Amino acid sequence: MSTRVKICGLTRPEDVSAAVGCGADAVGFVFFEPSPRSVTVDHAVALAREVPAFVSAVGLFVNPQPDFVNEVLSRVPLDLLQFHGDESPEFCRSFGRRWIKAVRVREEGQIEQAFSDYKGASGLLVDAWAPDKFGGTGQSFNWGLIPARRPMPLILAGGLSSANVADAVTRVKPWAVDVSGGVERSKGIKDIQKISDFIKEVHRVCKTD
Ligand SMILES: O=C(O)c1ccccc1NCC(=O)[C@H](O)[C@H](O)COP(=O)(O)O
Repeated sequence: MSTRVKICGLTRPEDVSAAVGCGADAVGFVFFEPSPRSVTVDHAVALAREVPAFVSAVGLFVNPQPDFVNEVLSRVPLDLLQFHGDESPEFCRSFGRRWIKAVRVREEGQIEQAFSDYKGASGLLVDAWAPDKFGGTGQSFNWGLIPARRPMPLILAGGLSSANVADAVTRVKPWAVDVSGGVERSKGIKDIQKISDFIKEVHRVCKTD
């Protein structure tokens, strides 16, 4: 098994290059103003220039206006949209692009329900629930709530770091892992050593699997 790695919440071109250089399969840009990791469209255009062929650029949105998503899509070469709010399946599909839906996991049955509701998604990202945040909480959740049967790729997020990602990959066997806070020095500022350690851990545990 080879688990993919997405590094999310990048705000600096040098962090994008570092993530790519360390072997990230995908990088994420947050288009959600209240987030400390938020980037403007101009900013994202510059970040996307650091993304080479065969690495995916993912745009993350939280309950956006359709016009805003379309504006981003017209300027930033994104490979995937990631919806982190309460977007309906119809809304997620409406841009004619590949998309991922994030679910903030709180209770049993929620992930199974999301698999059924969000048919056509390129993946379901499961993240921690928090009362006051849509994501990027730095918190993990009860992985026991993740079902073994998955009709689409499952992306595990929430509180991952080089210290727990090997355990996460071994126990959950996700298609991909997604990390933000666990590879940061401060909000939005990534730490190259932490990115490198994180990706090495994923590759190490996948080799021994
Ligand atoms: O990063 C944010 O600030 C953010 C704000 C609103 C919605 C989603 C957000 N981030 C999503 C991610 O970066 C990841 O998908 C995921 O939540 C992992 O974050 P972390 O627990 O910090 O590793």
